[in-house]
Amino acid sequence: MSLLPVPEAQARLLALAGPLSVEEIAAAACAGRWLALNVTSRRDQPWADLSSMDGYAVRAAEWPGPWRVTDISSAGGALPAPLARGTACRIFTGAPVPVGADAILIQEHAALTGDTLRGEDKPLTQGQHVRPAASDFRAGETLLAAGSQLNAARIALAVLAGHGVLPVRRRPIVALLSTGNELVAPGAPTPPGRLPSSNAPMLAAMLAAVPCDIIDLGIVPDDLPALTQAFIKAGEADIIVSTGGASVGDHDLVRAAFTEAGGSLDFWKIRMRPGKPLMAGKLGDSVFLGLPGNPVSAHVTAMLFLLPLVRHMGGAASPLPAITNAQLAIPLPGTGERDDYLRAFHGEDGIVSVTSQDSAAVAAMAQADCLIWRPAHSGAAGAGDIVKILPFPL
Ligand SMILES: Nc1nc2c(c(=O)[nH]1)N[C@H]1C(S)=C(S)[C@@H](COP(=O)(O)OP(=O)(O)OC[C@H]3O[C@@H](n4cnc5c(N)ncnc54)[C@H](O)[C@@H]3O)O[C@H]1N2
Ligand code: MOO
Repeated sequence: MSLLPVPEAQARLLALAGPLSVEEIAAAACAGRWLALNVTSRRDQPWADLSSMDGYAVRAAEWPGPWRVTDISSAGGALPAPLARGTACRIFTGAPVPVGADAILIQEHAALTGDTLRGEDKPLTQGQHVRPAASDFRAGETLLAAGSQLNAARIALAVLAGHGVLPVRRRPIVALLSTGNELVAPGAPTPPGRLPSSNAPMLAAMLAAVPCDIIDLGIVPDDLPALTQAFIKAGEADIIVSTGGASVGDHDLVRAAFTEAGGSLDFWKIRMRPGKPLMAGKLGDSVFLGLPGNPVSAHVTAMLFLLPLVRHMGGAASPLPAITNAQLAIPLPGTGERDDYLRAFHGEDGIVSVTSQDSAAVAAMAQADCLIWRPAHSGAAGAGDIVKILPFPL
C-alpha cells in the first residue's frame, strides 16, 4: 500500500460512519455537544423595551423636569400605565419602560423631593438606557446552526430563546485497547523489559476535550487469539482505538487480529511523520482506528484522526482540528516525502520546536503546546516566517 496523504485519510475515516442518533438533553448538560438541528427563537429578547438602569422613565424632551412620579415598574411586576405628560415612572433594571417614555433618568442624576423629580447632570437623549424590544434577537430567528458546538454562551442563548432541552447527537463510546507484551498497568512495578502503559491515560486526557464515554479495555499481549477476542469485545463501542502493533514487525498483530475478528481494513500507512503506520477500518457498526505504539506518534495521530472522528460522530459540522498561522522563533529544516507534525511551544518571540522530534521522546513532547504542520517537500523556514500550527486539545 502506498502512503495516503493526511487529508485523504481523514476524509476516508470520516466516511466510515455518520453522526450518531439524536437525543434531547437538558440545556444545562449540553456543554461541548453538537446541535443536531438548528435552534430557532421562540421569543423576542428583550420581550419589550426594558430599562438598563435603576432610575425614572421619562420623556427625554421634558428634561430637566419637573416631573411628578406617578407609577412604578419592576422586572416581574405589573405592567406600568402609559406615561402622561409631565409625569415619571420609578423604574428598575430589566423592567418594562411605560408607553410614552423614551429615556431613563438614572437615580444618581435625579433629585426627588416628595413625589417631585428633577434632572441633574447632562440633558437626556432619546433612547438613553433603554434596550429596545427584540434588539438582541426576534421570535422565529435562527440563532444556532445544526452542527455547531454548544459552549456556555450558546447554551445561554438557546435557553433565553425558550429552549429547556436541546437536540444533540449521542456521545460516542470509545474503547481503548493497549497492545504489547512489554506493557504494565500505570503505577505497577517495572522489572527489566517492562514499561508503564501511558497511551491509554494520554488518550483519555485528550478525549476529555470532546464529549464521549471511554471504555478502557486495558493491556492485551501480542497474541493473535487474545487480540482477536479483545477486538470482538470492543465491538460494543462506536469507536475502537488500539495503540501499538501497527507496524511490520513479527509482533505487530493488530491488522491480523482485527481481520480475524471480522473487521475490514480501509487504509493503512499515512504520508505523515510521526504516525506513518496508522490504520482504519470497520468492525460491524464500529469504526476502528489503529494508532502507532510510540507515545508521540499516538498523540499526533489522535489529534489528527481520533478527535476529528469523535467530533464527526458527535455531530460536528467542522470536525477537523483548527489550524492557525503563527510566527516561528527559530529556523526549521526542509521536509522530505512525508508531512511533518513537529511538537512545539509558544515562546516569547514566537513558536519554538522542541529539541527532540523523536517519536518516542515523551519528555520533549511534554514541553509542547502545539504542533507545527510542515507539508511534505517544504523548503527550509527561517525565524520570523509564518507557519501553520495546531494547538494541543489539552
Ligand atoms: N521495519 C520497520 N520498522 C518500523 C516501521 C517501518 O515502517 N518499518 N515503522 C516505525 C514507525 S514509523 C513506528 S511509529 C513504529 C510503530 O510501531 P507499532 O505501532 O507497531 O508500535 P509497537 O512496536 O507496538 O511500539 C512502538 C514503541 O512504543 C511503545 N509503546 C507501545 N505501546 C505503548 C503504550 N501503551 N504506552 C507506552 N509506550 C508504548 C513500545 O514499547 C515501543 O517502544 O514502528 C516503527 N518500526
Ligand atoms: O511515523 Mo513513526 O510514527 O515515525 O514514529
